[in-house]
Order: sequence, then C-alpha cells, then structure tokens
Amino acid sequence: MRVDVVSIFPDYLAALDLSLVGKARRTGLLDLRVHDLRGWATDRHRTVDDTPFGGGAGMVMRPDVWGRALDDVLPAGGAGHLVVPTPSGEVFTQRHAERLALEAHVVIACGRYEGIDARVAERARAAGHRVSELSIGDYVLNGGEVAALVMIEAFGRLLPGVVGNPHSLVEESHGAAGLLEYPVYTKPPAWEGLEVPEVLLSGHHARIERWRRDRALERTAARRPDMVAALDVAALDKADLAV
Ligand SMILES: O=C(OCc1ccccc1)c1cn[nH]c1
Repeated sequence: MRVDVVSIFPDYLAALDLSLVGKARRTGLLDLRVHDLRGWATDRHRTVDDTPFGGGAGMVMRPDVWGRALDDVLPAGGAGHLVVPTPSGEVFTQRHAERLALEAHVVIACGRYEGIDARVAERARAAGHRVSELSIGDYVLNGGEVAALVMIEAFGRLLPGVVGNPHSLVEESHGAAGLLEYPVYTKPPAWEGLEVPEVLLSGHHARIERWRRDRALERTAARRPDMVAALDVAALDKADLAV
C-alpha cells in the first residue's frame, strides 16, 4: 500500500518512523512518502495561502499549489483515494480504517489555516479519484497533520503482517460485534487489595466468554448508547446460544 502525505509541516509526520507503522515502512508493507507542499509553490516566498473570497477572518490554501502537488502524487488514471482531514468532514470510524486498509494508494492532504480551496477536492473527484473529507472528532485542530497520524495508525495496523497476532485485531472495541472492549486484567491476581474477577481465574472458557460479553454490553450501554442502538442483537443472541 502506498500512502502520500502532503503538508506544510512534513516534520510533524516524523512519528510515523516509529513503532508498528515504522516497521511496516521498513518491511515494505507500507510505502509511506511525506511531501512539503511548499515544494509546489512558485513565488519567492513559497506562498501557499491567500485571503478568502467573500471575506471573513483567516486564510485559505490556494488551489493552484495543491493542484500541482496532487497532480504529482495522486496516481495517474484516477485510481487514488484522496483523504482530506477537516472538522467539517464525515466522522472517521473503524469502518473507514478497514476500507482505507484495502486501498492501493491513499493521498492525505493536510489543510491548515481555514482549509483548502473547495475546488481542489472537486477537481480530484472529476479526475476519477475517490475523495473523502474526514473528521477525527468534534473539535478543531490547527491542521490536518495530527488527524493524518491518527488515520494512518488506524488503517496501517490493519495491514496484513503489521500486527504480530492478527487475532488481537478481532476482539477490539468497535470491532465486528459493534461493542466496546471488556475490562482486561493481568498478574498479580491481587494488587493493592484489588482482586481480579474470580471467573477469569476459573479456566471455564464458556463462563469467561459470557462474562466478557456481559461487561462489553454493560460498558457499551453506559458509555456509548449510540452504539447500542446500532447493535445487531440477533447476532449477539446467536452468540449467546453458542455459549
Ligand atoms: O481540525 C481538523 O483538521 C485540520 C483542519 C483542516 C481544515 C481546516 C481547519 C482545520 C480536524 C478536526 N477533526 N478532524 C480534523
């Protein structure tokens, strides 16, 4: 999988040399390239922004500079997926991560200031690329770089071979069951007067599985009632009968 990130702060993406994503790069699972948008600016001051049409505070990133950058990094023929992090985007979820992990070539355009001229996304769509304007949450950052780090980690870890034990990807929060993860414990069995729930030490796998699903349901209902509404209870019941 190839991922290009374009930003006026390319050093912000240095964190991607670390840990699992760094390993995926070194083993060739992930061909990640970071570009400085100013490389496509044409004037002496390497300007990438200008005042907004219609007035208002702040600056807007210029379409011509972004156009030249994306012409160079998006795949010819329009088979790319352009991701634009923005507070006004569709909320990025594990479903998006799963879909992006299947793409051959993703380009992430990191906006700054008040954002990127809207015609940039329009032109990329017209050229046949998939374009997703995605938000990582309901808050405003100074730029898309942090959101790019979040998304690359979220879909990068799903690439085959990146995470050692793929089974650890199955029972996660926001996984297929649509539940939050149950509470986890490790040694010592008693710590600071706090005990690990007895059932987890019982070796009785059916009971342990039921306890875990009950805690996951409880937690999801308490913290994410929105997810409960979307639950496929029939599937859970079937699982229930299985236990
Ligand atoms: O602030 C964000 O992106 C940076 C950005 C991009 C365009 C204009 C302003 C700010 C963001 C918040 N949630 N998800 C993304």
